[in-house]
Amino acid sequence: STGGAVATPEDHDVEYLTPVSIGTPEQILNLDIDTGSSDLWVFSSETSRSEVKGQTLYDPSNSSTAQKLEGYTWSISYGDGSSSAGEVYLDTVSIGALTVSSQAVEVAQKVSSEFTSDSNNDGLLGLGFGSLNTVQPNAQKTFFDNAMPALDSPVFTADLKAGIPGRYNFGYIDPNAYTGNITYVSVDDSQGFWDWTSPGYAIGSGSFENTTIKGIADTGTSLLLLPSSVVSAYYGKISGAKYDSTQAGYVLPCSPTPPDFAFGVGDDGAAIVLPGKYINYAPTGSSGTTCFGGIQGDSGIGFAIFGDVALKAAFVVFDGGSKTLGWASK
Ligand SMILES: O=C(Cc1ccccc1)Nn1cnc2ccccc21
Repeated sequence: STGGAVATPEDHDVEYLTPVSIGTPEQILNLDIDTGSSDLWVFSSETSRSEVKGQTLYDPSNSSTAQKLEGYTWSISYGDGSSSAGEVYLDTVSIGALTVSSQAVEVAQKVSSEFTSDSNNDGLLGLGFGSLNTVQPNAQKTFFDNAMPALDSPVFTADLKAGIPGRYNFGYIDPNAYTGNITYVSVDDSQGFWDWTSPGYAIGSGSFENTTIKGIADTGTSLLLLPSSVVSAYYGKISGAKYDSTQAGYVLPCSPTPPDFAFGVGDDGAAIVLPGKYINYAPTGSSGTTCFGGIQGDSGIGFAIFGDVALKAAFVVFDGGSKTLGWASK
């Protein structure tokens, strides 16, 4: 089997939302597919009303295939401080033509303000490794883990784009979605993430800097978070760029377009190039002269995060069979 669906960017490509069908008859929710976590949770009829602002709610009582997992609960908090918690049902979940008949659907009873104010986001669909799932007393499998045995190939791909819809596909690699070769690198799944090591980077037309950058491929993170040495080298090339403590990050003049940023993949010289305009993440004020940087530091996290700013420059294969990541330009 195979499947897939569109991934539509929200403002500034802060996140990408994908329609997911849940239950019988189907209830379609727009979920943030997140390779940085492993819970599938949704806004629901059980979510406290004061914490709902426009989201579509999954109502298990309207699904003939919903089965409550009595006594099961979940509670998650993300690196950015947001959180949610609730109870658990099993139900039928589909992404395009791909259906998992007994998927753990975690219904939110509480969500933090970041989720309440994100009115188009109806929940998350985690595609990290199973060890990150928060369901108690027994952890539940991700949609990908449940689907994998039936997939033509044990993979899913992320083809996110700047400002326009891209796609997540399951079970196959679309040869028309990328250019050149796919370079595969090993993944360390010991922390539950798609954790890999880049050999270094280049700024603009500059020479390649060989420096090990270990980090995660995380569709649920908006920005590209890198070691401070790399970040200060990049912004050091841009007149007027500075660290702004009120914005809690590097800011830069939106014009002229900043230099491209490339990160290495594998040991054969392959690289993914981020066009400089991707680093103009969003204007910081109404004048539009100063932009918040799409590359920021990873201090305090313990690893780099290749979030949407990086991923949208690539076609990425998440291979659950070999536990490798494939990177290609497009
Ligand atoms: O939380 C983060 C980014 C982050 C910030 C600081 C430290 C570590 C990581 N990403 N993320 C990944 N999946 C998410 C889901 C919701 C919110 C944020 C999410």
